Amino acid sequence: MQPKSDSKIIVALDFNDLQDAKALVEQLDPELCKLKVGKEMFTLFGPEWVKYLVEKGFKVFLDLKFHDIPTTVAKAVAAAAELGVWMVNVHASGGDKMMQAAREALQPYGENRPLLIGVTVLTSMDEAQFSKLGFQRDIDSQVYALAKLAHSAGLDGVVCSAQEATKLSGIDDKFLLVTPGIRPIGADVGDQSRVMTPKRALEAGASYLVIGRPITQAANPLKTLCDISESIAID
Ligand SMILES: O=C(O)c1cc(=O)[nH]c(=O)n1[C@@H]1O[C@H](COP(=O)(O)O)[C@@H](O)[C@H]1O
Repeated sequence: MQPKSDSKIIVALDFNDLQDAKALVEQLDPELCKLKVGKEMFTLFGPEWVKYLVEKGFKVFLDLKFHDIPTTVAKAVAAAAELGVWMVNVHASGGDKMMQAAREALQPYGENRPLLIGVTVLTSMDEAQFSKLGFQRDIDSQVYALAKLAHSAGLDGVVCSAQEATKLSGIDDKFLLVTPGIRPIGADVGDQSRVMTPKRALEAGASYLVIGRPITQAANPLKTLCDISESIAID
């Protein structure tokens, strides 16, 4: 089943209980949102969980942030493609050879290949934490440099915070900006640092909004998702 619309919201399914996750998924529809499976659920429930969501017709972002030698990452993204996922990511800081190897590994999948996205600087990172890593640049410049590297390696886009989206929009119209750290007004920021509201993120140039806890921990997740969708709908 092919999803009928191109929702910009990717719901991050970060659950440790499969029944809780399934209960939420049962309320959702591929027209309303895409779904992200990350390290917690993949480690607990494996590829079967991913296939379950793909078979339900959802576009699935497999967020395992691969970061390894080129051969290993290339094989890992090909394994993701075999699962039928829509999007997969690698750390851009793995370097251009690693990203090129990943891109080449997806070539045989043609038009059905997953979108390949490079993670720049995690949205939980602020300048105080970043300064301890020993880079010469500030976060903004590091995100831009990694995005340029990902673009020239042939990736489809990057994960960045919406705070960097305006600057990155200039790289290439078609280069996707996938932005976590999205918080509706009044929502708990939690461990995120570089945050923005859904509407402002899209105005800044974000292509997709990754939203987890503000939806999954809400008293009524479906209503919260619909409210956010409405808040970003074009007038
Ligand atoms: O690659 C990601 O999806 C990601 C990158 C990043 O820099 N920051 C980030 O928060 N994420 C993921 O996006 C989701 C955000 O979830 P919430 O903070 O609950 O909205 C989590 O599943 C994170 O693993």
